[in-house]
Amino acid sequence: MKSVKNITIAGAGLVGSLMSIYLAKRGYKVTIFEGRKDIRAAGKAEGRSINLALSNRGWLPLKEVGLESTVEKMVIPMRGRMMHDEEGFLTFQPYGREGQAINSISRGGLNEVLMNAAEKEGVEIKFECKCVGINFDESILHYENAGTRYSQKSDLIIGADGAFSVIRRLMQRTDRFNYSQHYIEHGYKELSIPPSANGGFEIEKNALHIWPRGNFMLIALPNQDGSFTCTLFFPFEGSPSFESLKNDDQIRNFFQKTFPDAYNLMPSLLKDFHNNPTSSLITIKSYPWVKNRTLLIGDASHAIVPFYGQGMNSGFEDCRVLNDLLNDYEDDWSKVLPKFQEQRKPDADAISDLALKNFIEMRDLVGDEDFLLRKKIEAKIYEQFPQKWVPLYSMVTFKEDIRYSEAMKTGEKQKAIMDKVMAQTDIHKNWEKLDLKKLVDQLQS
Ligand SMILES: Cc1cc2nc3c(=O)[nH]c(=O)nc-3n(C[C@H](O)[C@H](O)[C@H](O)COP(=O)(O)OP(=O)(O)OC[C@H]3O[C@@H](n4cnc5c(N)ncnc54)[C@H](O)[C@@H]3O)c2cc1C
Ligand SMILES: NC(=O)C1=CN([C@@H]2O[C@H](COP(=O)(O)OP(=O)(O)OC[C@H]3O[C@@H](n4cnc5c(N)ncnc54)[C@H](OP(=O)(O)O)[C@@H]3O)[C@@H](O)[C@H]2O)C=CC1
Ligand SMILES: Nc1ccccc1C(=O)C[C@H](N)C(=O)O
Repeated sequence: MKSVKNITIAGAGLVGSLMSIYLAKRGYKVTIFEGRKDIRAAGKAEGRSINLALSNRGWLPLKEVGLESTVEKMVIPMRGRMMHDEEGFLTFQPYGREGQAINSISRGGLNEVLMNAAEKEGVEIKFECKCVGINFDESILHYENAGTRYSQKSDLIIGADGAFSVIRRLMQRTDRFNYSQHYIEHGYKELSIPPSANGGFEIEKNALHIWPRGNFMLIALPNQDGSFTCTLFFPFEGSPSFESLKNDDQIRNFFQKTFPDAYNLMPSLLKDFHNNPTSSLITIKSYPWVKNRTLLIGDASHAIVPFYGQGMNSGFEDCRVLNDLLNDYEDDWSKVLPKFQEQRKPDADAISDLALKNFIEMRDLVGDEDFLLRKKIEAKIYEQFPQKWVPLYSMVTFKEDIRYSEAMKTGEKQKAIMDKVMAQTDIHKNWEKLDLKKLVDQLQS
């Protein structure tokens, strides 16, 4: 592949902006075409969730591009899950070991930091420029601004235009491109718990709150202003469902009965419920991610359901892996592009499946005694044998040196061992007498 100097990126979202920083630092001339208005001028980000959970796989690339100290000031560490039962009783389950946490951060705030840093590195971001077409043979991107169509030729095009990527849609019409999409039966709606009268947090600040209710759940992540953004993950149809809550009385009664402690903290429930959209949740898989000199990254190539809090984190990891390969192959893109997709595809597939499973864990299992004991036993093994048994959640969330695909495989082995442990009679009484070394040896064998 002839030398690459000019790179065009579609989408100045979280992943496109971060990728542009890496590339500008390597000396490439990068231009991003973003379909939406500049959120820094508009004062408000559109679409998706208001806040996100940032964990180690996302931190590492932010550190590499020099944004650690800026982002550190923006996060609220969440050290574990705080489960709320129907009576309002609380149970806390730590995410990892002492000092480990996932971090709540504003999506818009993080996107602004990334765009500012990109521009500082010399990246040009052209807003309200929507990509509408592509010539894969000649690396020409067609875009529209204010009703007029323009073209941009470059040496390489990167599609970072999100789950409903236009670049991917155009790739779908090329030969031997595989694609699948699946909407789950649940949608989501964002609601809010405002700060207390003195500007503090109404519920524990350093936790991700979950109201698990079997087939559905409410969650809440803290914001810097003392508020919480709550998300109701709920079936579209059936009883209860978004469809079954038709009027104010039904909404109020349902919340009062199902989430009584949260209900008391949600003065704008009815307004939020009516005004905020009911959004859908989708898993998208595609392959290959490379067509000639065009590459897909982030949600454009692999959109996952949000239940592991790993969509952005995995997209940031895409950027880091691509940058590492550019180091390894001295910017020879003819080697880097095929290597990148071969290496990343199994990892993207793994986190996609794990994310679907984590919904069942969050909405149902976290309220189950057996499940909580299983987690407690695994935490004890981890404490005693930190090099030999790292629980699946910790591998995914805190061990950025373990690939998602590897974590998933090890997690399956751990599950088989733990299934047998949990099947023992009187395990709730006798768990402290378990021979943990024997369990670790089984995993190693
Ligand atoms: C409810 C919810 C909660 C989530 N929570 C988490 C979480 O806690 N942790 C986590 O890691 N992940 C989370 N995610 C996933 C995360 O939001 C995505 O993985 C992440 O935003 C992907 O970044 P991206 O840059 O690839 O895509 P996006 O963030 O979607 O950015 C794409 C950009 O491309 C632009 N664009 C689109 N089409 C065009 C076009 N034709 N031309 C030009 N520009 C275009 C868009 O305007 C946008 O700016 C969550 C997702 C959802 C839906
Ligand atoms: N993994 C997941 O589960 C994800 C879920 N979502 C959800 O999908 C929706 C889009 O989110 P977001 O991109 O932030 O914001 P928007 O809802 O503003 O969508 C942005 C653009 O994406 C295109 N688009 C949106 N929905 C669809 C669709 N179903 N099929 C094809 N194209 C579509 C539209 O482009 P155009 O106008 O050109 O048609 C739209 O203007 C939201 O409901 C969001 O919650 C989003 C991303 C990931
Ligand atoms: N950010 C999210 C958005 C939506 C749903 C879940 C999350 C999570 O982060 C869940 C967390 N990883 C957990 O397992 O408790």
